[in-house]
Amino acid sequence: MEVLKGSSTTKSTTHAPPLHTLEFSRLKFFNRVFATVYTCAILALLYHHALTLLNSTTLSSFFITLSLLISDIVLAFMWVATQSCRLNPIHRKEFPENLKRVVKESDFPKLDVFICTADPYKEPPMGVVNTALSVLAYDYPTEKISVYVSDDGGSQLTLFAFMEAAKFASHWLPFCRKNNIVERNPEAYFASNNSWSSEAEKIKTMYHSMKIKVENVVKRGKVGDEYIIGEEEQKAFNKWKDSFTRQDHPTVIQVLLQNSKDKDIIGHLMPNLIYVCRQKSRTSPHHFKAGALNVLLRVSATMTNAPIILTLDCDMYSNDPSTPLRALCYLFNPQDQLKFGFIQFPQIFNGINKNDIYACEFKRLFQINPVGFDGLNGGNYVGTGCFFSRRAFFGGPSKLVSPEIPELGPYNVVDKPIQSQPIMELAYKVAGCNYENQTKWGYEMGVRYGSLVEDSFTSYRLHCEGWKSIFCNPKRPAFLGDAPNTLIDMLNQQKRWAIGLFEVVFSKFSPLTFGIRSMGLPMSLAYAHLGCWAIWSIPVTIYAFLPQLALINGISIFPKVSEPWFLFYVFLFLGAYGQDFQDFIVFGGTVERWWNDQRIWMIKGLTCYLFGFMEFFLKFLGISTHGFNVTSKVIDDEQHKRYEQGMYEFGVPSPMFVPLVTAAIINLLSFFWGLEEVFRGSKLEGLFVQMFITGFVVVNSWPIYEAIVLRSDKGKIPIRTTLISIFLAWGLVAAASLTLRS
Ligand SMILES: O=c1ccn([C@@H]2O[C@H](COP(=O)(O)OP(=O)(O)O[C@H]3O[C@H](CO)[C@@H](O)[C@H](O)[C@H]3O)[C@@H](O)[C@H]2O)c(=O)[nH]1
Ligand SMILES: [Mn+2]
Repeated sequence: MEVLKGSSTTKSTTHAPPLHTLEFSRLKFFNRVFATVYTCAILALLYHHALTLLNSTTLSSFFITLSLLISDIVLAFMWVATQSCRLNPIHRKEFPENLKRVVKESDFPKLDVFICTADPYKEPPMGVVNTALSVLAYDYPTEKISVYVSDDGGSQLTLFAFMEAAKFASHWLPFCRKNNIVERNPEAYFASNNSWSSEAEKIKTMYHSMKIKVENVVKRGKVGDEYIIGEEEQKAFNKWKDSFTRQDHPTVIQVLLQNSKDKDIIGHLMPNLIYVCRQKSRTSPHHFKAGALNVLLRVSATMTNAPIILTLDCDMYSNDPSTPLRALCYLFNPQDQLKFGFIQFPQIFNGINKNDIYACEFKRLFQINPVGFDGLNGGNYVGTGCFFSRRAFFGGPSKLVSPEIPELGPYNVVDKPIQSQPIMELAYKVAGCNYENQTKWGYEMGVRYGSLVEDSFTSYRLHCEGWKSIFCNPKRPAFLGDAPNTLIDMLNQQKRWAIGLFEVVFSKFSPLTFGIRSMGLPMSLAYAHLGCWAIWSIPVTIYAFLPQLALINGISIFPKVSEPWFLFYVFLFLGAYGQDFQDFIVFGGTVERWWNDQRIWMIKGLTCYLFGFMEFFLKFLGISTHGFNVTSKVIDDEQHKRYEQGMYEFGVPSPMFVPLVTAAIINLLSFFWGLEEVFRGSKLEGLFVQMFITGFVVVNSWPIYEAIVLRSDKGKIPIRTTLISIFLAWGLVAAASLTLRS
């Protein structure tokens, strides 16, 4: 085990206890050997396709081979790119308990926390409030914490919820500290604990009355006069005039708690809590979450300008109050302040059903691959649960990019109270919707514009600028969030990601060109792999239809079982699946969850990746535009019951379901055709691979067949979708028998 630099190298701290260590994965050697062997097999297969292509005698066999060749090139590229994540996986450990022996608490840096919300109906204000409370209650000097809430929904309901939360916080924070509570999200705490003291009982009642009040206000859609006490509150709500709409409204900044004057019930100072609703106008682009975060970067610079920033989505609450100390183990580094740009914690989700039917745990994306990134230039930023050094938003480690006014610079010291007039004036100014015109915000500074996945794009750009980062994965999850819990929500989210990631690949900063020049091959391949998700739709779609349509027509398109090439197919299939399985299990997954994960990969190939691919090119050609469709965090009772039972939720007639259902039908048809031939005694030696693929898809499609015929609940596949798919399947079979046999 190697102790990293920074905690023990310089003389003055030679005997200081380590703050962090790292260990290389034992799989590293195996991964490298396996990658070499597998690469040879891929090359051999591509050679085989090229030979077949050259020797094809008919037009249809030429096109079949060409399709297989293209599919396999895409699969091979994705496989090669993902090897970067297997080159040097590392595991880290932190020792936050040693921190106070190395640095005095009074020397801890200030911490600004950013929480984004965008829609009070898709993201219920009580959820946002719980997230905020969980970080306000961090085990960190209170006067150093400032929580900024960005409300892109521009909703007085959210502001109201936060006014209530500020009052409740003065009870909740001392209660957590006194009783050493680990679960500092009140909703989660009250839901999981049942041994109550009278004090806890009192707090619980208080929490519930706040919740009922907020939920009533949300239901009514308006803050009634009876809820508004005091002039200050009235003044804030007066901003919501009739002309105030979500897309068009002035800035509202409300300081709800101020550490220089607000005290909790036992007389301790409270952290700062600031509500920020940036100005919006239909005529200026707001750049969705990236724009919101840049406003927070500026507003916070004017008020507190902490050197460390934590970004959170409204649904990602803190699950461990010691997390800032853990991040500090890397960020606190007096010898070399600029060592790391950011420290990313994994996104881990609450409320996923037992076998994770929609694979929303994203084990590979959020847990397995970051360990690989971390062994290269560092874990990638995934939008939430990430501690940044503020400096990282202002140019590379050796090239400071200065903002247009010095007050926003990372080293500016704020020396006035946050509610003083000059500070508030400046804060309003920098939150204006035209403020960024003719500045470097979003291009050279702050969170970067140009992709729907601002997180991945910013992460990538920071790495290109030369920042190093850390993937920090403690045993107790540092944050817990909500994952989509219906199929369509998941697919829409994934479509947005696929499009956003593609935007990065096709930008002038593409990992395949700019990336390779800036950070070398392994790291840029790792980003290219992430960026190219949507191209998986090509092989998945081809493998979902072509072998099956050929099978129905008795045409063999793969090697016979007796041919040596057959063994290559077996090895390539088992090798890829086997290694994926191994990773999944090593990272604590179950067999059932892995099975669902691989199924969802195929489903995505036919739905969100396919549609994302097409929508991206429509936009590329200037035909359409796309926006940030916020994922709903609301749970519908009936749907939730079905989700808990592991049933797929179709329900809505989405065009994305059509290729999926069509593929399921065609696979079933061709599988039965194959079975019938077997019973008739035909020799299917040449069709074995096709039978296998078809059978594999049929087994994977079970939830779809069930949702077509066996279910009568609201989550089944709408009749319209089924009819369109049957019609399409029929058309495809007819077209195939006309063309393939020619
Ligand atoms: O115009 C917008 C749209 C969204 N958000 C916020 O962005 C966050 C993420 O939105 P969500 O709908 O939950 O998207 P997810 O797909 O679940 O989020 C993932 O993907 C996003 C990029 O697409 C990243 O920003 C997130 O951090 C990452 O968790 C939420 O807090 C929203 O309130 C805004 O602030 N303004
Ligand atoms: Mn989310």
